[in-house]
Amino acid sequence: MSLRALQRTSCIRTPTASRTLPNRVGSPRTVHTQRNPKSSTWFLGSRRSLFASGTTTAAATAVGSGNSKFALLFGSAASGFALAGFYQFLIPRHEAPDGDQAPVHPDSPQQAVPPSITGTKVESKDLVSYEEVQRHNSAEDCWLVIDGQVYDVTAFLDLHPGGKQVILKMAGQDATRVFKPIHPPDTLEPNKLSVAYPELKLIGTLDQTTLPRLVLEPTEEEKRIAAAREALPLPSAALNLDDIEGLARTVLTETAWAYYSSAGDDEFKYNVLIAYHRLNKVSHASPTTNILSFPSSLPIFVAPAALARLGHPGGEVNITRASAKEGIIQGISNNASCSIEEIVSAREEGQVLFFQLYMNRSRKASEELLRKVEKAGFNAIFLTVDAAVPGKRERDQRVKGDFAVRSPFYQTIWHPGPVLHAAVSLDEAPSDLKPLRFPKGALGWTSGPAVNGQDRAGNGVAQAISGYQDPDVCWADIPWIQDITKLPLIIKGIQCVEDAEKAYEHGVQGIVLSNHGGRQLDFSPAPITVLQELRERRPDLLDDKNFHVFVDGGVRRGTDVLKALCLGARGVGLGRPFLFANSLWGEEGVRRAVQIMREEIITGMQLLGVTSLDQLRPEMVKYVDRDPARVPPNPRFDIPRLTNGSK
Ligand code: HEM
Ligand SMILES: Cc1cc2nc3c(=O)[nH]c(=O)nc-3n(C[C@H](O)[C@H](O)[C@H](O)COP(=O)(O)O)c2cc1C
Repeated sequence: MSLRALQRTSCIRTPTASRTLPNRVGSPRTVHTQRNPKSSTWFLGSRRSLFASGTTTAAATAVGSGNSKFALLFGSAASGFALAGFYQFLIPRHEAPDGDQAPVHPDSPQQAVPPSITGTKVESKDLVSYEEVQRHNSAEDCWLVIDGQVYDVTAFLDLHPGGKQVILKMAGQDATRVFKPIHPPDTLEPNKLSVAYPELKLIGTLDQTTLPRLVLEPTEEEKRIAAAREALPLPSAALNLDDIEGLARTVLTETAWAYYSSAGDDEFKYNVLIAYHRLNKVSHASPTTNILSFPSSLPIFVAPAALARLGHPGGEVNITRASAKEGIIQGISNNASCSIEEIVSAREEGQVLFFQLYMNRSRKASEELLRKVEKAGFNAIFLTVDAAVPGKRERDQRVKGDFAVRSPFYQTIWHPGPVLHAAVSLDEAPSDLKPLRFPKGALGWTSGPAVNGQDRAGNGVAQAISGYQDPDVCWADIPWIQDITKLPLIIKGIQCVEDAEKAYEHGVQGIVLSNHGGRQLDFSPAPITVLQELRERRPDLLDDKNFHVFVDGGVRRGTDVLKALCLGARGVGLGRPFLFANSLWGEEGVRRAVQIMREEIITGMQLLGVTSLDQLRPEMVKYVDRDPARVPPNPRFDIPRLTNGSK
C-alpha cells in the first residue's frame, strides 16, 4: 500500500493511473504510476534499518509532576547523575539553610534550571511568607508564586490566554512547575511585564524559609527511573544505537517511551540489502559530504522529531549543541518542545539548521511561521506530508498522553492573547479550537476535530499535539510555499515513485523518502524499498545534481547509511536514536550517537573498499525481496548489561 502524499485526505480519492502535470521546471510531463512488477507487497519495518522503521523507546517527563517530588525525597541522599545531577536541574530543590531540617517545597525552584528554560526572573525586595500566599486562594483574591516571585493575578484572570480555570487551580500555591513547560521563557521578563500585563501585580519575593516541609512518596515509576539513572554507564559504554535504545527505555517514563517508540498499528522487521566488498587502499576514508549545499561531517542528519524535552529538560537545544560539535545538520520539528528563540540562541555561528513544517489549517499561521524561521536564519524547509492525520499509535494511546510539555510553536500560533508571536486573531482560528485537558492536570489545547467522535484528551501525545495540522495539504500548496520563502524546500514523507516525480516537477529542491519512522500509514513501504524502486525506474531523478533525495526510517547502522547512499540517497535522517541518546545523557549522549555512526560509516566504507562517499555505486548493493519477520506489537528489547564506568 502506498501513501499518495499531498493528496487531499479529508475526502479520500483514488489516484489516477497516469496524468500530465503542469511542469514548473520544464515542459509538461506524463507521470507514470505503473508499479515495478518485481516489487513485492510492502511492509512497514520496525526497529532495524531503512528496511524497517521504528519501534523504540521513551523518557522521563522532563518537567513533569512526579520528578520534583522524587528530587526532593532522594536528592540529598543519592549521588551521581541520577538524582543530584539530573533531577536537580529538572526541578530544582531548595537549599536547606540549616541542613536537612529546612522546610522544602517542590514547586519553588531556585537557580538550578538551565537559563534556556528558566527565562528571566523578576526580582523584588519584599519578602512574602508562603503562609501569606496561601491565604489568597480565590477568584476574588488570587496570588501565586512563579520562580520564587509572588504575583497577584486577580485582575489578570479573565485576560489569561490559557483561561481562568487553570490559574485558579494554582491559586495560593507555587505554580512554577506547571507554568514553565507551557509558557515562552520570556513571559515574565521584567521589561515585558508592565507593558504586556499591567493587570499583573508583583507582590514580592517568596521567603523560602517559610515553605512547608513536604514529605512525598515517590511513585513506582519514579523509583524505577531513579534507579536506572543511578546505574547508567558513561556514554562511551554504548557501542551501538541499540544499546542506547535499550538503556533509554529504562530511564524514560511510560508516556515518553510510548510516544517515542510507537509506530503504526502493527510493527514489522524487514531486511533488504546486502553490501559487497571491493578491494582498494582504504587507510584514509572520509565520510564528509554536502547535504543540500551545506557541508556535513557525515552523510546523516537529525530527522525532525517532536518533544525532545519529554526525554531530557534540555530538549532540542541539547541536540543543537551536539550537532554543532559533531558537524552534522539538525532538523527542527514544528512540534519541538524548545522555542525557535531557544534553539537559535544555542546555535553556533554559521550552524546549519533545517525547519520542518506541518501545514497549519490557518495558512496565515503557516505563512508567519515560514517568515519567522527564514528571518531566524534557518537554512531549509522540510514540509512533512505523511501526517495528514496522526497514525493509529496504540502504544502511545494506551498510556493516554499524560505529559506536561507543549510545543511552543503550536501555542504561539493558536493562542489568542496580547503577546502572540504569530499574531493569529481569534476569528481566524478554526471554529473547533477548544481547550484540551490531559490526565493529571496537564493542560493543552487542540484545534483539531474530535477523534472518532471523542475529544482528543487521553488519546496519546501524538493526538494531543497534532490538532492544528491540515489534512488538506495538496500539491497546490507547494508553489504557495515557494512564493513565501526563498529557502530550499524539501518534501518529507514521499512514499512512492509517482510522488517523487511530482515533487521533482514542482521544482522543489529535494524529497525525503520516509514513512515517518513507521508511525503513520501501516504497511507503507520501507523507505529503502522506495529508494530501490526509484533507482530502477527513475535514476535520472537520483542523478540530477539539483534534486536531492534523502531517506529516513530505522537507520541504526553505518552500513544502513552506506546502502542508501549506494542507491543514490544524498543523506540519511535518524530520528529516534537522537531522542533516546538525548534522554540518557543530553548533549553528550547525542554526540555519542553521532560518534557511533561515524565509526560505523568509516569502517563500513573501508570494508566496502571506498575512501569517499562519491565512490559508492548502486552495483555495490543487492536488493533482496523477502518476507518480513513478524514481531509482536510491543516487542521487548534487550536491556544491555552495561555497568557504571565501563568503557
Ligand atoms: C502570572 C502568570 C501567567 C501569565 C503572565 C501567563 C501568560 C500566558 C500567556 C502569554 C499565554 C499564551 C502563550 C502563547 O501563546 O505563547 C498563556 C497560555 C497558557 N497558560 Fe498562562 N500565564 C500565567 C499563569 C499560568 C498558570 C499558573 C497556568 C497553569 C496553571 C497557566 C496555564 C496556561 C495554559 C494552559 C496556556 C495555554 C498554553 C497552550 O495550551 O499551549 N498560565 N499564559
Ligand atoms: C517521537 C517522534 C516524533 C516525530 N516527530 C516528527 C515531527 O514532528 N515532524 C516530522 O516531520 N517527523 C517526525 N518524526 C519522524 C522523523 O522525522 C523520522 O521520519 C523518523 O523518526 C525516522 O525513523 P527513525 O526514528 O527510525 O530514525 C518523528 C519521529 C518520532 C520517533
